[in-house]
Amino acid sequence: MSEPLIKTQDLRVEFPIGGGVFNRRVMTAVDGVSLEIPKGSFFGVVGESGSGKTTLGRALLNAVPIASGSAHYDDGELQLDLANMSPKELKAYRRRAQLIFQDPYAALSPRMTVRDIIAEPIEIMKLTKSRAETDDRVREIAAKCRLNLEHLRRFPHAFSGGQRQRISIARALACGPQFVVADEAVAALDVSIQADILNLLKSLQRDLGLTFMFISHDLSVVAHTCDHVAVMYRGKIVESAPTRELFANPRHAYTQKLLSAIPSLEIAD
Ligand SMILES: Nc1ncnc2c1ncn2[C@@H]1O[C@H](COP(=O)(O)OP(=O)(O)OP(=O)(O)O)[C@@H](O)[C@H]1O
Repeated sequence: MSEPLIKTQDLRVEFPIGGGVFNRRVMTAVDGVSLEIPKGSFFGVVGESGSGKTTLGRALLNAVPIASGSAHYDDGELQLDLANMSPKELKAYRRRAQLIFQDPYAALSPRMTVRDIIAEPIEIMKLTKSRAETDDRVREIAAKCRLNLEHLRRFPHAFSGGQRQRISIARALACGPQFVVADEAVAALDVSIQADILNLLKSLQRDLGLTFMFISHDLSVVAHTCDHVAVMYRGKIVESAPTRELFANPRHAYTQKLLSAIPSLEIAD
């Protein structure tokens, strides 16, 4: 197994519950998670609704505060303590870690052209020196995401869910990230389109050497796509193993229960 890109130790994320100034009650959404996401892997996180998958992904993207424990990022060039970043480090991490959302209908501004949607993160992060350079970059990433370049002038409402998700993926990859969290990235799509998007993500992972954290409640999608799977249950990772191993020999009762709900599985090589 290659070196970890992300490594957490006893990671905890808490949310306050109830109101009131003196109320200190919290709910622990991520409860002592220790994991290693190998560089270049397609790392699945599976579990029922409310098990903490999204919160774990958001904590690794620095979108929710880490209450305790540690999380480290190391891509060989940049090493970061995700729980303690300076503004400069945070800026560097924003470029390297990106999110692909679940809902391609809600994620894209209806008032921006596809070109502008993909260009926005490049412009915000000042990665290019001219509009022409930005355009070149937009075209390059759009082509990688198998978008028709003629469509860059159009608005997102003109497109189907699958096409919109390609636009979201292109936007997430525009700034050249290393680590991508895909949170239920195909759940909102028709089954016939899901395979297209999964194949696209896999080929982007290989071509660009990306590391994916692929969050899903759908075990068959995870079995088909991921090379490693972590199973979450009530904020904890109850089992984590290479996909084949996990599905051939589920150790935890919860994993066994999840598996028994699916009659037959095709597992990725
Ligand atoms: N901002 C928040 N404030 C308070 N509680 C939250 C917040 N975000 C998540 N939670 C709670 O944390 C727990 C874990 O939620 P999370 O969304 O991470 O789970 P999940 O496994 O991703 O579920 P789903 O598949 O439904 O999104 C849930 O009980 C949820 O209600």
